[in-house]
Amino acid sequence: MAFSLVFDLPLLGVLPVQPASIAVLFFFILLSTVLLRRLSGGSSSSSPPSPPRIPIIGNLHQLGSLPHHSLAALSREYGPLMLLQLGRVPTLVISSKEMAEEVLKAQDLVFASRPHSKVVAGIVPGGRPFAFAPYGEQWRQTRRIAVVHLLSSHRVQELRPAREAEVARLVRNISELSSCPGSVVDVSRTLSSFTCSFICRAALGLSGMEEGATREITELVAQSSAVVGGFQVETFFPGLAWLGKFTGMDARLAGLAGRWRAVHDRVLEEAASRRDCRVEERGFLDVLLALGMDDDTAPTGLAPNSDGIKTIVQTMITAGTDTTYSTLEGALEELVKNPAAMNRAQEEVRAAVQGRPMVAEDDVSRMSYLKAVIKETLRLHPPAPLLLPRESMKATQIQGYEIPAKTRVIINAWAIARNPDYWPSPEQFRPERFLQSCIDFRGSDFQFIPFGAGRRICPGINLAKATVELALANLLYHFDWSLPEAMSVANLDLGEERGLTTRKKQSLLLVVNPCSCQR
Ligand code: HEM
Repeated sequence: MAFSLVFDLPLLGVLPVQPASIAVLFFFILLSTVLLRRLSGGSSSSSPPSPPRIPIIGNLHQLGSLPHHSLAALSREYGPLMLLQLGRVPTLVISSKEMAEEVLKAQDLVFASRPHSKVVAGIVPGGRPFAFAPYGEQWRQTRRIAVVHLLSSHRVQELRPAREAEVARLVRNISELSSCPGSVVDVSRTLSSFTCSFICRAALGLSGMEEGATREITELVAQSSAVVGGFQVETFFPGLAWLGKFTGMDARLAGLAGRWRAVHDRVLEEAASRRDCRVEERGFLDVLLALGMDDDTAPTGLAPNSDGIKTIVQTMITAGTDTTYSTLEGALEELVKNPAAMNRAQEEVRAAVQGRPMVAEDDVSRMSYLKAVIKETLRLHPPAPLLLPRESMKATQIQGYEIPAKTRVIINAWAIARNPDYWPSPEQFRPERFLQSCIDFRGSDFQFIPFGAGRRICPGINLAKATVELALANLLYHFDWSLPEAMSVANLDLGEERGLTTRKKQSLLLVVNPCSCQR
């Protein structure tokens, strides 16, 4: 509409030149100036700065193939609080620690909701999402169950035997794959299958999950993440959701939902047959089933076989797998590229363990450099670079700018963690920067928020931390890692896929040798 008015302006040339027509001309010039400003700047003076927009699609073309990169570049021009029009969806983009603190702390409640996602609702049982749920009673109850009963420090400790067993299996697998000197190992594939096995074990409590089941779930997680993180027309044009019938998207979602249903049916049946398993063998599913039986907690919608239970389990598996895997892969990639950091980390681990067969969790508390390596990896490569989208629940103001209700909010954690104002030499991998610093990723240092912050902060931090620390310490303890002969640090570029979580385009292939200290 606005577009056609602007292009109709030349018709004014045929008006007779009279005072009335001068007034009309003046009115049209004024109108066209406003319209042109809307087209090129797009917003009123009380809206945050915006890049120029194209009719219909707005700023959609500026998202690029890797939105965290493109948005970082745009924010350098338009500032840390920027309003984009992505199709039909007004979207606020946050790119500084000050603005992140405003949204995630000062106005946390206003921004504690998430936009509806047809894709997520299509995959989760009963269309009841958890990680993508709107703020409300259902989300609050689910979150409380997750935080108190599944992911508390106490539960993470109870999962220790499962974690140690899966890490031991990972070490055995890599030892087999590297049995010939100089063997090249597909590190990405090995780590991905380790994380999926462990998270499935934590979620489903299957002490010896058969290989076939893990493979099916690994595939399902990858396909679900690809579809949720992919470009969906209805995300930006909600009125076009019906197109899914014709593009094949609806059928794809129904297919994924059906495969998840089959997994749920199978694991629920198995869980029912092992009601009295030992505490350390219990997964989230066993805990949830027990809560559903309990008179005090049953009203929370956790009846056995309910969609509530299945959704929590499915969310834990999908939210925990790719994120944990990509942190481990990123750490190894950076260490191989930075031999001095690799040597220092290995020396620390090997000195602490002193020839014992495996690194134990108690050893890790003495490994400050290893922890700094993990923080530096999460700084440079946050697995969810734009966190998960938020949505304003009511109209509000930030720095005097008007933010209407139902504005989508994207927080560019990746850009914030590479901002030279907060991080000297931000592009360099320097774990040392964390040794003398108390900056942590628990949501109170807004220059470093790989797990988000506020009410919707990741509830899996403790589990992720324990898993990554133990696995990485053992990988550094048991093996020496280097690049294959044909590759050099300069040409090691695995590329990035577009998605909610960063997946590399290519696998990390490394030469693995058993550590000389083990021989
Ligand atoms: C290195 C590993 C991980 C990273 C970097 C990570 C990161 C994130 C981020 C950025 C969010 C969104 C936070 C926000 O909106 O402020 C999130 C949410 C979430 N994460 Fe994680 N995560 C990791 C591991 C895990 C694990 C292991 C689990 C559970 C098994 C988990 C479960 C969840 C859930 C359930 C949510 C949704 C919370 C809500 O909306 O209330 N995450 N995570």
